[in-house]
Amino acid sequence: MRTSIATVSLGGSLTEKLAAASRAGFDGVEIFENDLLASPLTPEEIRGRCADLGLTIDLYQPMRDVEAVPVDEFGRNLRRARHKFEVMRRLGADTVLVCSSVSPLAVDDDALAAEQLSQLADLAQEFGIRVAYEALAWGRHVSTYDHAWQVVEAAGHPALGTCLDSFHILSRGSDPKGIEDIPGEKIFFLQLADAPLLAMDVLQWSRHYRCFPGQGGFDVAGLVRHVVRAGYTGPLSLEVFNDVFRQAEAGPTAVDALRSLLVLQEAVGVAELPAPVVPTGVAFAELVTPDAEPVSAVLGALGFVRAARHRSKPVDLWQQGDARVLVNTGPAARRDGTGLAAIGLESPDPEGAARRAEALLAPVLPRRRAREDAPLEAVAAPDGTELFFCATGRPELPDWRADFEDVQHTPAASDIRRIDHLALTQPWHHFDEAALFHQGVLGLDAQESVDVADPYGLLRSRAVTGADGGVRIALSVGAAPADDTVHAQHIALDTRDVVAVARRFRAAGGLLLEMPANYYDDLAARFEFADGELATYKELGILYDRDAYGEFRHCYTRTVGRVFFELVQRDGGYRGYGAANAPVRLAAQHAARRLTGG
Ligand SMILES: O=C(O)c1ccc(O)c(O)c1
Ligand SMILES: [Mg+2]
Repeated sequence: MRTSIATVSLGGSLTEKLAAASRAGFDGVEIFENDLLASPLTPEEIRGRCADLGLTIDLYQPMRDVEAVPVDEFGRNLRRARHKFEVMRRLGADTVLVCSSVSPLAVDDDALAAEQLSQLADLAQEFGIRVAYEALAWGRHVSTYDHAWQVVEAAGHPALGTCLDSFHILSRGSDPKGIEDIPGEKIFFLQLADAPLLAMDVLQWSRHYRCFPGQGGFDVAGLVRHVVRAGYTGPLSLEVFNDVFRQAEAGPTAVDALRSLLVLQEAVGVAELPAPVVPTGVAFAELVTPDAEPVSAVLGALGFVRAARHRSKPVDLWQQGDARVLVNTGPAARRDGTGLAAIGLESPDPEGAARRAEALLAPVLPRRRAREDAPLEAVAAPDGTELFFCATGRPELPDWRADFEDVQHTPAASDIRRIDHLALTQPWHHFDEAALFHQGVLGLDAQESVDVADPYGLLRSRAVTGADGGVRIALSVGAAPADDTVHAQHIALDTRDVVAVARRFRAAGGLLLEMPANYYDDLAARFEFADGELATYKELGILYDRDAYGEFRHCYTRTVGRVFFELVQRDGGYRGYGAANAPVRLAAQHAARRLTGG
C-alpha cells in the first residue's frame, strides 16, 4: 500500500520535513496547516517541491469546528472553508480532513451535522475536493468512529467520506471490527499512530505521546486488517504528535517512521519482507580504545586471556569460555575514546539477517576488510552500534574467527561462561526507535519498559531478548543528556560463582564498585541469608535480587572510559536484570566518579 506521513510528525521547517520524508522513501505527505502557514514558500512552490521530491500531497488538514452550529456561524465556517479550498487548489491537494467539532457552539444534533457537512461537501466539490470527516476522541458530540460514520452515511454525499485515525479509535477502547461495516470507498483516509498505554486525559495523551506503530501498546496492525477487509485502498498515513520526535532530527525520525510502516504491512499481510532471522547468541562484544592497557588489565583480572590477534588490524581477541571481547586500538578508537562499538550476533543465517535489516532500512556497513578476511555481514543500529551477523565455528559459512591468528597463551579461567547481556545507553531521541529496531529488524521480543531512579534524573530501560535467553540486550535512556561515565554501555558476564570471580578479580588488582551499608541492612530485612553470606556480599559489593523463577547475584567493575563490566550469577531461571538494584548502583557510580574521576 502507499505510504504517507503527516508533516506534524517530524521536526524542523516544512522544507526539511518534506526532504526527510522523501529521502526515507515515503510516497506522500499530509500537509499540516501550521506547517504551510509558517513556510516562506507559496502553495505553488510547496506543490512543486513535493513533485520534485516524488511526494504526493495526500491530505490537507485540519479544518476544525465546522458542523452542527447555528446558521450564521455556519455561514462564517463556509467562508473560511472557501478560503482553504482555494489554498488547496494552489497546493494540488484533493482531500481535506475535518475533525469533529469541539466548539461550545456545536449542538448535539446529528441531522444538523449531516446537513451542514453535506453543504460543505457541495462547496468542496466545486473545487474538486473531497471531505474526510474524523471523530476526535475528545469531540464535543461526535467522538467515536462509528458515530462519525453514521453522520457521513446520513449525509449521503459523494464528496463526503470518513477519516479513520487509529489513535482516536483505540484510545477510547472502541471495537475496530465495526470498521468492516463501512464501505471501503467511503473511507477517504486512514491515519495511523500507536501510543503507550497510559491512564490520562485523552487529548494530552494524543498531543504528546503518540508514537509510530509497534512502539506503543495498541494493536494497530489488527485495526488495519479490518480497514483492508472493508476495502480501503488509500495510503497508510502516519500522524504522530510526539514531543520527542518534534525535537529530533527529521531525517532519522522519517526512516524510523517508514520502518514502522514496513513492519506493520508485513504483520497485516499486505507486504512481504525477508523473514526475520533471530540471533541465537552473542559471538563477541568489540571495544574500541586508544589505550589497550586499562581494558586489558580489567579483562586479565576477570580471568580472560588474550587468545588471538587479527591478521591485518590492531584488534585483540580476549576469551574465557564462550565470552569473547575484542579490543580494537584502530583509528575509530583515537576519535571516540574507550567504548562499546560493535556486537557480533550469532546468526543461523547471516546473509538472511542482513537482507532483512537492509529491507528495513538499516544502514548496511561497508566491508572495511582486507581481501583475505571473511565476508562479514554488518549493519548499524540506530545508536550507531555496529551489528555483525556471525557464524562461529560453522564450516559451511565464513567465520570471523578465521581472521584471527592464535597467540601463545596460558589457559583462561573457567568460571565466566558467556556474555549474559549487553546494556546499551541510547541517545534520548532514539529510545522508541531502538526498541522497534531490535524487534522488527532482529526479531527479538521486547519486554515491559521500567523506570529506574537515578540520583540526577530518571532512567527508562527496556530489555529485548531472543526466545531462549541466548541474546539479551538492555536498552536504556536517561531523561537528562547522557552522563558518559555513569550512563555508559556495559557488558554483563555470566558466571556460575559470582563470589569466586569477584574475589579473584579483586586479588588480581581489579576495582569493584562499592555499595553502601544501608543497602545491605535493607536486604537483611527483605530476605533471609545463610550465616556470613550477606557479609560476603557487602565486602565485594554484590547485589541480590529474586523473582518468581530464581535468584540473581551481581556486581560491577569500575568504569573504563564509557564501559564497565558486570558479573552476574543467575540461579533457577531468574529472568530479570536486577532493576530493583539499579538506583543503588547508579548512585554508587556517581559517588565513585566524584571520588576518583573514574
Ligand atoms: O489534536 C488535534 O487537534 C488533531 C488534529 C487533527 C487530527 O487528525 C487529529 O487526529 C488530531
Ligand atoms: Mg487524526
